[in-house]
Amino acid sequence: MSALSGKVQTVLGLLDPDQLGRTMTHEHLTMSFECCYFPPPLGDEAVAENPFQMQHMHWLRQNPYSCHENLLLQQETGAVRDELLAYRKAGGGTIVENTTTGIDRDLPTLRQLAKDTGVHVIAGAGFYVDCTHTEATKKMSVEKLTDIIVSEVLHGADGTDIRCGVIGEIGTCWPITESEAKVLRASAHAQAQLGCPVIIHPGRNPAAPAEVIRILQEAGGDISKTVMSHLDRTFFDDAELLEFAKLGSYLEYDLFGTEMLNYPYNLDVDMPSDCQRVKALALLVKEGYEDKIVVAHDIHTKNRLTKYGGHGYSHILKNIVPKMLMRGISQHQVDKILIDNPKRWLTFK
Ligand SMILES: CCC(=O)NCCS(=O)(=O)O
Repeated sequence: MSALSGKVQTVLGLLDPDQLGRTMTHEHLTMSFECCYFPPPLGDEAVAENPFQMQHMHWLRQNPYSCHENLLLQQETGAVRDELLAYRKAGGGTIVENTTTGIDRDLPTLRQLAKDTGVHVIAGAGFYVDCTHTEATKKMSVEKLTDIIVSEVLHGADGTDIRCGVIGEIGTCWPITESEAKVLRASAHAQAQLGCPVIIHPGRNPAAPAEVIRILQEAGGDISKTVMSHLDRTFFDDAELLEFAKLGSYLEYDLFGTEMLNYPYNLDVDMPSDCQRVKALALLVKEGYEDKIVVAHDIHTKNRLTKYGGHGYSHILKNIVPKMLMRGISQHQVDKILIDNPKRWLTFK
């Protein structure tokens, strides 16, 4: 039994889980997504250089990864602070900020945002996808990677004393690379030592989530304390989704607010609308998974902030919850999705 047992770890210290309130389990408050820049469609090169003005916002919504400036969320701390105050006003309590090594995690800024706004912020330990791993990281043994992750939770990360309260988002591609597989095994070993929550960014293929679970399980990970993110852009077949749900992880729909015609990282993917996301949640509830669902917006580009006409961090609380109720998900089940499930996941064993 460790000092963390029965507690949640925020950037301001340990917290009684009952204090979390409504929780978005997958957000970013400060990060860079430059690693995933995608060239603009042919002929749109000049549009991609446009200043951030109203008439440009629809293009950005359709092509968020093709404008360098849009990928620098870390330049918007003031706007994010305002958004967090609005999030509290809308009834939000906690945000899991799962920016990991490779996409410019900034723990002092997270701590300051938590102090300024009263929103509980939980930071992420570990590493993002392979293309962000340094040569040194790629050469590390699973043991060394485990030591780093454990230390980020127990002592603090990036040379600070600010401690992470969750492992992840741990980045994986499809197929999973050798370096990513090592990080997954290290995450499982660290989780076995610490009894902490883990969150995974799977590759963009329906086979990816189950393969991650297999690797974690073989390395001693606790799948019942693991969130599988981004199911919205990963499963497009109900039977496949329900087959995956049987494996026992938390099931996260975390791209609420994202609507785009062409998903550049995999053109085979038809990005769902928010209505289709709610439909998927209703299906999971009907099939008995109400204790396993968690939700978020995964804001990682500037255009999604309300400052730029985006939906912001309060969209789920303001717009999606009423839609969930309208589509047969009860208030009790909504509370499980927003409060009870995140609380159970985030509490150290
Ligand atoms: C760092 C943010 C992130 O990984 N978001 C997921 C984007 S996507 O894979 O769903 O396109």
